Amino acid sequence: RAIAAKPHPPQTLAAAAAGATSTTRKLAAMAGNREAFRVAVGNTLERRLFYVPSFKIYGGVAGLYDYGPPGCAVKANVLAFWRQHFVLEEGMLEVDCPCVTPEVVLKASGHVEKFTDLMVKDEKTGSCYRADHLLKDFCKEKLENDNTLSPQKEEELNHILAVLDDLSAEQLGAKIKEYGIAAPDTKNPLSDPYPFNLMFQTSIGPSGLSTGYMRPETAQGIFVNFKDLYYYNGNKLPFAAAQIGQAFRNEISPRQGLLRVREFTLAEIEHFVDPEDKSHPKFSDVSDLEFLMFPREDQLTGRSATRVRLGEAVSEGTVNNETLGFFIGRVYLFLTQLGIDKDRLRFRQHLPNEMAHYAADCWDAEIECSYGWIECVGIADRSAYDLRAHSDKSGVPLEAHEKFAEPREVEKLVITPSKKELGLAFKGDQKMVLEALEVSFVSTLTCHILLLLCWPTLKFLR
Ligand SMILES: Nc1ncnc2c1ncn2[C@@H]1O[C@H](COP(=O)(O)OP(=O)(O)OP(=O)(O)O)[C@@H](O)[C@H]1O
Repeated sequence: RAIAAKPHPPQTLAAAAAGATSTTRKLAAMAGNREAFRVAVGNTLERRLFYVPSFKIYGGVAGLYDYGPPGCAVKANVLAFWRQHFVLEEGMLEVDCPCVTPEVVLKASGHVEKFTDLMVKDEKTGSCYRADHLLKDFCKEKLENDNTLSPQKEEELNHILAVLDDLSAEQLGAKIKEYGIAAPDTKNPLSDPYPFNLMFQTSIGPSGLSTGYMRPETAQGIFVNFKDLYYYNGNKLPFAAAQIGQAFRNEISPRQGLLRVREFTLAEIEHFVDPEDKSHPKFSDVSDLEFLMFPREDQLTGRSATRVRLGEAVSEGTVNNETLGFFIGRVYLFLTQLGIDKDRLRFRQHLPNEMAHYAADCWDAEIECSYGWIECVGIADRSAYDLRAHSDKSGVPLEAHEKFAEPREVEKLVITPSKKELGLAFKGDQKMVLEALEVSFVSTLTCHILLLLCWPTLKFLR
């Protein structure tokens, strides 16, 4: 199903921009001072009703915003272009699933257990902060304003910034202690970092017995529909499904205006491909594109991003496979056609710990704005993790089958565990050993590429 969305008439935007000349002049005069410039742009956008804090007459709620008429027009235009560029041009299957999601789905996907950020608390007031953000702010502030830093210290702080997403709770806690970082508002001491689940919990139905969550991403709606979508596609791989919709994340301390909010619009694509053949028939369309890439080796050794031809990045193995490369190229085209400056756009590879354990490779499109380099698209080869998890939990096989041209006779070694022997050898651990044996023999032919786009992030870019 393809929706041909009509772009919003540009008059609304023109009306909003009319009379902005004096503001534009004032803003231009501030361009040298990033902070002042950002505040002025933010104020102007609010005054002109691009967006305003939600529930403002009651004091507002951090991380929740309303779009006014010009904001709605921009959003509608961007979404229409996204649908045109990805869904229609690539013949993807679009779906539209509910935001309220039963617990079982998000337990299977791992979100109930693992969708967390590391939080620290002001030990006296109980105010909460994201541990990695405090460490990042500390390092940046020192590097920018402390002239007494030795070259070794500078190197150390730069290294922390490069590997920040890779740090464990213990490592973050140790650095926060070592640098004496205190609560920003009160200067009180901070607790050790601990995980906080970002999902909003609710209950479905009046009994209160059925737990649900507001979805933190739209992708799960696609995975649980895999069987029907595969059938709709004539039982053939590869195919892609897409969804645009609201996502909800109870962010610990949302700052940075529209860049980190508690409810936002996500546009996601899941591309399902044979794991033994990740070539892409249209890769040559994008292989000559050349742009800033920031592989993990360069990040870990303190080098900067360099301009690389996409075809080379794939053939040299920097990017894991053609399908992943194809989507990196398509995202580059999408963002630059939207008007993002190509010199302020880079593709950064995830560091080993940053990447989910099931991912084969992962790249973020980052845009440099007044807050620094900000992730605005995630592109990941997540193997068959989600399909396998939902198959196991639901008992419905989410698999694809390859039909051979000729029938083949295959001899296969099959392990049939002897429960009695296992019981004698492993006693209480028998169940675990049995499960491990089963898992290692399950195979599935699908994997997917996850592509996430977040619209509100595009608003503040300059
Ligand atoms: N709270 C938020 N507000 C606005 N956009 C968001 C928020 N969280 C994530 N995004 C955007 O959604 C995209 C996909 O989310 P993803 O799950 O990859 O984010 P993430 O890696 O968990 O983000 P982070 O580590 O910065 O919290 C990101 O590329 C980002 O642009």
